[in-house]
Amino acid sequence: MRPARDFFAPLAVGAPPPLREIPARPSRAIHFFDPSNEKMAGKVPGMVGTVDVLLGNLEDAVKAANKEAAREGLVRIARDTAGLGGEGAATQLWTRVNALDSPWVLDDLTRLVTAAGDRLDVIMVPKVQGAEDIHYVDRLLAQLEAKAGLERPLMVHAILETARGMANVEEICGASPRMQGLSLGPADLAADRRMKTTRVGGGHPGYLVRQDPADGSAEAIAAPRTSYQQDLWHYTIARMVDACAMHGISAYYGPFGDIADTVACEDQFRNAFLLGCVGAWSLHPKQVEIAHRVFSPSPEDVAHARRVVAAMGDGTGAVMLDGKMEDDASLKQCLVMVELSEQLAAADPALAERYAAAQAEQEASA
Ligand SMILES: CC(=O)SCCNC(=O)CCNC(=O)[C@H](O)C(C)(C)COP(=O)(O)OP(=O)(O)OC[C@H]1O[C@@H](n2cnc3c(N)ncnc32)[C@H](O)[C@@H]1OP(=O)(O)O
Ligand SMILES: O=CC(=O)O
Ligand SMILES: [Mg+2]
Repeated sequence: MRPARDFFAPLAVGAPPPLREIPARPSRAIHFFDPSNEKMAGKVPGMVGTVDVLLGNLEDAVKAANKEAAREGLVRIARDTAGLGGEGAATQLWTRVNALDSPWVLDDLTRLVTAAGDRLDVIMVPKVQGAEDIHYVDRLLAQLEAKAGLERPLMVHAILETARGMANVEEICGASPRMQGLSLGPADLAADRRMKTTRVGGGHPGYLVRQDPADGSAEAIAAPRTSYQQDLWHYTIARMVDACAMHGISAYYGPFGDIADTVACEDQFRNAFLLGCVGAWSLHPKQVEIAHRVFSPSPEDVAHARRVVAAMGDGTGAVMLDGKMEDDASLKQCLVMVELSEQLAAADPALAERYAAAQAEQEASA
């Protein structure tokens, strides 16, 4: 066990000191691209400034024969793309490296950190099983950062996509000061849990509750009854959010594989947003706008939250607004909305304008 006083000590001589706080930068959409796919990679420069995070994916969805081309393609993109990655960049640059038991991951980490570590913000590690996986990456990154002479530590993001990872979720979140966040990986998690689904995220029409029959007769049982599809991922997302919130890091919904179904994608993203996630993955350019919109608090909600903050004065006691009781606890929820809106508005001028317009409208109607 690492004693508390050593938690923030660098893990290699010459490595930058670990971060005391994870910077809060917008990451509503983590947009995946395959750096070995020339068409996709060619779109990357044009996406800088239009998406919060671009992620060069080296793991699943990249053919085994293309693993090295993807790694080298990402190094080139990181070096040559203005405004992408590093402190103050318009768009963050993340990567998803191959799994820790794969033949590629050691070269992924070594090459990326030494050749482009100053442009990378976050390293996403798939199939994390427990704190031991983060400890391995933590030490290796410190050694590589020292070798590369980096001044800023890289952050680590774990994908929650195995039953063991789920069982160890709290210790994964707290395993290193590098931990930036967790994403739900519903596709691998479903397989690992032996769920009987064949999809990449989203719901399932068979997972439902049905209204009771009017009585016990065969006719009533056979009669049409209202049924509602339930959210397969509710428990998992809520558990992930609690673990992340406890450790002060961010939670994300992962992939939604039905690219054509933009409506259900939006629903899945919104459920995650309401439960406490700050973003989701985008697999196709059309999912970027959905994620940016859904993971930005609405201008109306922000204007309302500001009204509650103003009405609560010193933040104690209870007041009535529009027939509803507001007190310290609802104030705290409103402060979460206001703080997030300010953070996003600082990086998104169009959103800032929409917030200002809603605020002006509310003040005019008061
Ligand atoms: C379970 C998991 O691990 S999920 C994470 C791993 N999976 C991924 O990263 C998948 C990433 N996305 C993709 O591979 C692709 O979007 C696919 C396979 C889903 C669909 O690809 P296509 O059939 O080419 O989609 P489509 O024809 O609609 O593409 C339209 C354009 O957008 C481009 N495009 C598609 N996806 C992306 C992307 N993620 N980033 C940038 N450009 C893209 C295409 O190259 C195409 O360009 P063009 O108009 O110049 O021809
Ligand atoms: O990697 C993501 C997943 O859903 O699996
Ligand atoms: Mg996966």
